[in-house]
Amino acid sequence: MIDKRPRTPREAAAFSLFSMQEEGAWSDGALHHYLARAGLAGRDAALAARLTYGTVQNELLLDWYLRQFSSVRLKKIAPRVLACLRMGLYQLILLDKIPAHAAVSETVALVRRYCRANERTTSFVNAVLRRAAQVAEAGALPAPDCPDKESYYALRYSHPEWLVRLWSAQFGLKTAEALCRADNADTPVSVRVNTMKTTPGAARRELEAAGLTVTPHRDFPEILLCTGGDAAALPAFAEGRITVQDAASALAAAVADPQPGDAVLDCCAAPGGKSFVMAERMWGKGSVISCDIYEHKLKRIRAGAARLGLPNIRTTLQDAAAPRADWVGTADVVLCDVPCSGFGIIRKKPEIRYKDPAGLEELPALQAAILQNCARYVRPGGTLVYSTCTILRRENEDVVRAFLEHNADFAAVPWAHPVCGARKDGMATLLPPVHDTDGFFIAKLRRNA
Ligand SMILES: C[S@@+](CC[C@H](N)C(=O)[O-])C[C@H]1O[C@@H](n2cnc3c(N)ncnc32)[C@H](O)[C@@H]1O
Repeated sequence: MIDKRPRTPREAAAFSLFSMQEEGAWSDGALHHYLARAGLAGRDAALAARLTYGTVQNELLLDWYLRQFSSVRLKKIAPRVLACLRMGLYQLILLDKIPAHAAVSETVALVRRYCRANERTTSFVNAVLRRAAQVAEAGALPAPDCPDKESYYALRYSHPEWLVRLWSAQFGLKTAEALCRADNADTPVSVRVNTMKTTPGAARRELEAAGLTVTPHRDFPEILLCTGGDAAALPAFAEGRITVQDAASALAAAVADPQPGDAVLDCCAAPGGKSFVMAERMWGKGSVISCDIYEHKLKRIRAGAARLGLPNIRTTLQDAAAPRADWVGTADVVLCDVPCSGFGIIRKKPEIRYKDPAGLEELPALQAAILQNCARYVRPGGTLVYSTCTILRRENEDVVRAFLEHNADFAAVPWAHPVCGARKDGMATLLPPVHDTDGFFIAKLRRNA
């Protein structure tokens, strides 16, 4: 992390972008860190967040515009200078409340202070942004000329073209565009109410009294969608009455439907969101074994369970793809919330879209190996749930269908929930613009008794 203390929203946003480039930080983690370092809250924090997320969400489009105004090839521009240029251009052409002179002069000041820039570089940044401001002011911004709709949406919403084409083939062009648009929209923070400690109504009143605007999820009353403040900084969070969790994630655990007294195995559990839902639904009776392959992540599960007051969660370091003879046939419920490409949560972590697709090719094989191995832990008549936070068929339906083909002792179980209606084949793909949730996949299977 950059060691300096930012003083303004623009500095907090710029430091967050630098930290992403230089240290591989996540946008939300970096922003949270620098907002805290700067002591920014309210409108200032909201501006820093908009600048950080907006710049990442629109990176490909901003680069396209920069190429129209820059005499220097983008590859030749120092990374910090490029980050500042993107953020300045974002304010000039995609935000409407920031005066152009402020966007230009503040960007030049950032470059001068934090990019080890000489006079030539600051003059270059000034010239590029002033030119862009003039053209934007005259309503004469150039329009991208793309060969087809997929490539246009890819540029317009800054998504990789291969992903837009895949979504278009899978869901149709209209839904592919809606997915891209939803990924760039302002998303409220979703919190889930811990019904062992409070009720949705009381939690809502508590959050509203703290100044947040709260809307219950239309189909999931324990989920409250919050704007206008940091719910995780409130006593309601510290004292375990709420936790930050999306409706889709809570739904995966609800579909597993553990009962008080059950033995539950959560195979890929960190940071623990679904373990917490299941333990709460069991009212502290029975056991949830929450596993992960990383020891440091188990600590987060334990901290969350302590905060939420869940005594029946035990953590274990375990590779979900490696067999454990002592677990075979022991669990009433097994949840495989497998590692995945994460393309369902781009609206929360915008940089996920820029992942190198080559690194994703191995995922279906790993997901299949985890599902196959952990299925052995389900007792006869027990439940197996497979879930991901991606919406790519190859990591979802394809993995589950192949599993069912090779495991005649398992069958899909129909289920229904107001979020997505009746699922006769046991599977649901949730889409942000359709279900008002993260993009997610849930499949419920049962082992023959
Ligand atoms: C999608 S996240 C799980 C989210 C979690 N279920 C929740 O609701 O908070 C996937 C998790 O699987 C873990 N993981 C990756 N490979 C694994 C493996 N082979 N065995 C067990 N856990 C693994 C990752 O460390 C990560 O924490």
